[in-house]
Formats: sequence, C-alpha cells, structure tokens
Amino acid sequence: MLLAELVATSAAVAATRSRKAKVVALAELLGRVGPDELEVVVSYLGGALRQRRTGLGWRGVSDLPPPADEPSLSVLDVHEAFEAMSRISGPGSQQARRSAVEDLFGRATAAEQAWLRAVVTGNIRQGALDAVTQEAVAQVAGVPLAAVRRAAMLAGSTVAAAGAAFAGEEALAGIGLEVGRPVMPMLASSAPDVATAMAGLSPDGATEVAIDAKLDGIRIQVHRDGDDVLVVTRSLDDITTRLPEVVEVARSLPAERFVLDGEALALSDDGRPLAFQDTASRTAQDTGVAVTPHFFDLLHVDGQDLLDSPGHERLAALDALVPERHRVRRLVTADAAAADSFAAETVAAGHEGVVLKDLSAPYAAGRRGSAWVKVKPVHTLDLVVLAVEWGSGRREGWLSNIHLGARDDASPTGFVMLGKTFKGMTDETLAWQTERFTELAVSPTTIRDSYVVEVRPEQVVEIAFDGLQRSTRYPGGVALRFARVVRYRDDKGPAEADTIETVRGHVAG
Ligand SMILES: Nc1ncnc2c1ncn2[C@@H]1O[C@H](COP(=O)(O)OP(=O)(O)OP(=O)(O)O)[C@@H](O)[C@H]1O
Repeated sequence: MLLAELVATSAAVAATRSRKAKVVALAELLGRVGPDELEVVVSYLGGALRQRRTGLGWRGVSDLPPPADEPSLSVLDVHEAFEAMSRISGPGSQQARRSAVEDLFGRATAAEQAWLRAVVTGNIRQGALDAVTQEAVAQVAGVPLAAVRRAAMLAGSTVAAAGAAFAGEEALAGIGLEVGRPVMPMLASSAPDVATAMAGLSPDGATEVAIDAKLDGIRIQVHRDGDDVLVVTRSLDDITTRLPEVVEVARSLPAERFVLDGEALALSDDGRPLAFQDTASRTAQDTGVAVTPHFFDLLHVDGQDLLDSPGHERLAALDALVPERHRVRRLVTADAAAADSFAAETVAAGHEGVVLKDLSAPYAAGRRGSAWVKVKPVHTLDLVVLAVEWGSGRREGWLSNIHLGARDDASPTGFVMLGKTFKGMTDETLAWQTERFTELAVSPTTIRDSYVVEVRPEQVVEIAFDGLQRSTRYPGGVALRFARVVRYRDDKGPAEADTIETVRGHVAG
C-alpha cells in the first residue's frame, strides 16, 4: 500500500465530522491492506509510529528537502526507514539521522511530508480516532465491535486487537489479561457531591459502597512477574526506571505474579501529600523527593485473573497482598452521612477528593463508567490551549497568557474558547510552555512577529476555576471566572478534553 493512500484517508477522516463517514473511509482503506502491512497501517492511522524512539524531534524535521512530485513511498518503506533510524547510535549519529531524514522526506510528496512531520513530532493524536478505527476493523474483519474494543483495552492497543481481529473471532477472544502487558486503566465518571454519588451507587440506601481517598499523584499500573517489574502511566508509558521505590515495594509483596492499579504520590515528612508538581517533577528528574505507591485495585494475582470479579473480591485480594501503608485509605459503608464525613476528612488531610466504587462491578478496562464516581470539592476542567500571548514586564520573552478551549462538535474547529489565564504558572511552567507552544505554533516562522500566537489545539491543560459567568465576548456564551493552571496534562490527548456540554453542566451544578 502506498503511503499516499493512507495520507489521503487520514485527511478525509479529519475533514468530516460525521462518524459514519469516518468509519466508511477507514474501512475502505483497511479492506485493501495486506496482512504484513496491517499493524503498521493501523498504528499510522492512530498517528503513531511502530518505533518507540526514532531519535528525531521537532528540530530534526524542521528543515526538509523539496518534496517529490509523485507519490512512490509504500507504507512498509516508511516503516523500514524509521526502523533503521531507531537503530542509529554512537558517534556520527546526528549526521546519519540527518541523511536518513533527507532520503525519506525527499521521496515524499508535500502532503506526505506534512503527515510524516506531524507523526514524528507526535502531533497527530489518536483518542477518538482509535474508537473509529476499531469500528472499521470490526466491519472489515467481520467480527463484533464489542470484541474488538475489549481486546484493545486488554492488550492496551488497537494495533494488537486489529491483528487478532483479522485472525478471527477466536483469536480475538483469546486476548486476555497478560502479566507484563499493560491494560487500559479503568476511569471514573463524576458527581457534584458525595450524596449524589451515594444515591447513584446505593439507590436503596442499604447497599454498601467503597469510598477511596482520591490521591493527586501519578496513576500507576504495576506488573510483577518474578523479579521483573513494569510500571506504566495512565497512557501506558513505561516509567519503571524513574520510580525505583515503586519497584522495590512491588518486589517486597508476598506473591510472584500480579497486576496492581494505584497512584504514586510524594509525601512530606509528616505524611501529607505534596503538591502534584512535586510528584510530577520527581518523574521528570531526580529531585530527591521520595514517591510512595498507594494501590486501590488488583487485577491479577498468582494465576488468578480478577478483572471480571466483583469489586469486593478484588479488594479482599488487594488487602491480603498489600500492607495498609501502601493502600489508599478506604471506607466501606451504606451510610451517606458516614461517607460524607470520610470525604471531608480526606480533603482536610490534603487530598483531592474521593472516588466512590460499586462493590459488585468488574474492572472495566479503558472505560469511564458509573461503577467509579469521583467527587472533588475544587472544580477543574481539562481544556485545550488554542493560542498563547507573549508576556510583558517580568514575563517579557515568555509565552504567557493562554487561551482556553473546550471541545465543541458544533464548531468548525472542534473547539470553543472559554477564556484566558496567566495564573498558576511558575517560572518553570513559563519556560516549558514557551518551548512547547513554539513547537505547536501554526506558523512557526512568524511566531515572534505576532502578539497572539495561534497553536495547533493539541495541548491539554487542567484548569481550576471559581465559577462560570455568562459572556457575550466568547462564542460559547460562557466564560470561566478566575481560571488558573493546575498542571499541564501529557497523559491526555485533546480528544479526552472536556466538552462545552460538561462546562455548561457546571453552571447548573
Ligand atoms: N482511589 C482511587 N481510585 C481510582 N482512581 C484514583 C484514586 N485516587 C486517585 N485516582 C486517580 O483519579 C483518576 C480517576 O479520575 P478520571 O477517571 O476522571 O481520570 P482523570 O480524568 O485523569 O481524572 P482527574 O482529571 O480527575 O484527575 C485516576 O486516573 C487516578 O489517577
């Protein structure tokens, strides 16, 4: 298959807002894919190369040779070129990489060059597209969509599920939890307060519910197989080497093989949680802050798969495996008043809120369902940065004031602006965002000439705010009051940002 065919399909998919039309375009392409190309094509459709590292960054693809007039590159040519680049190392590697880029990009047309560059810089995001691809795979392979979705969640990727789907329904059903292979984490829906969450999970007022402290650290999934330990994030990135304390705790537990779900948190000497930034920076570089794992679920232990077991069984197994100091604090109750005071205590202890959990529900990998319900006293939204303004005074030379958008299917750009903020940014944040938004600038060459720099809507930021007000200035009709940056979120793509409907829900709530 020619790369040009894939690029044309990607463009067609991006150009339509109709889900049905997207599926049709993807299915048409997948119908023409050979077995040896399938994994590469599915991966490319999701905007990801097959190589974890290519050694190439934004700069490596900023100065390109003139494009070819006619398409000639096949999908496998591209895959092989990146495979070769990923193996380049040692002295002279910069030059070798440079000429490999010249060669590959020199054989690409203008449209292919643009696509390749976006993939290399990680600027084509999967998210929603993954779900559409799964639908197309199910259609073309003639297997149930639910089976493809389940396999993708358990194998941690649509690529693996697609391979199995084309091998038949049996192969697909054969994909299960495997120790050492990350699964998509279960996600929570949200409720405005504990009473509402309790009413949903325990409608008769007598059914017991688990209430966990919600820790504001880094989601970790920990796999242990004998001495081998793997630690991955919410987006399934391997961070094992950055969290040796977590590896040590995993090795100390009294079982040989298991998969744990939890949160890694930096604690101060008196046991209070440190700000999220301290935990996050600990993974970026060693700042000397110790990180402690706190687990809240167990998916497998010594040959026993627990994924489909009800919550109370998983928690009993978790309590038997993990000592209390490495578990999140939990209360099991049917009493709404007791739940409420547990939540108040948890927040007073410096945590973010609570997560209420249905004790009869299985672990729904990759799904944001009603079995887990989070309640947070401070409202936050995950928004997308649409543009950024150059700072003045003390912030001269830094990209400072960010324009915030929520997802909006009715808008031609897919996003609607809700306000701006320059609050909550440390000097470190300013330096980081200046570099990041220079990369994302729609026209990188003119970035210094304009006061407002428009960026590709790809960076998610978590914003705290005091409320919403009606606005005639912004097209969504609402604006955020006292918006401030809590943190940048690299574990979420723009497809996972909050929608304008969610934002409006905060007005009602
Ligand atoms: N006890 C807990 N049980 C489940 N999740 C927890 C717990 N403590 C902290 N968390 C964190 O809360 C997240 C669940 O919230 P959600 O599914 O909405 O993901 P999110 O969008 O990353 O959440 P948020 O933006 O609220 O942090 C988990 O991903 C996990 O990182």
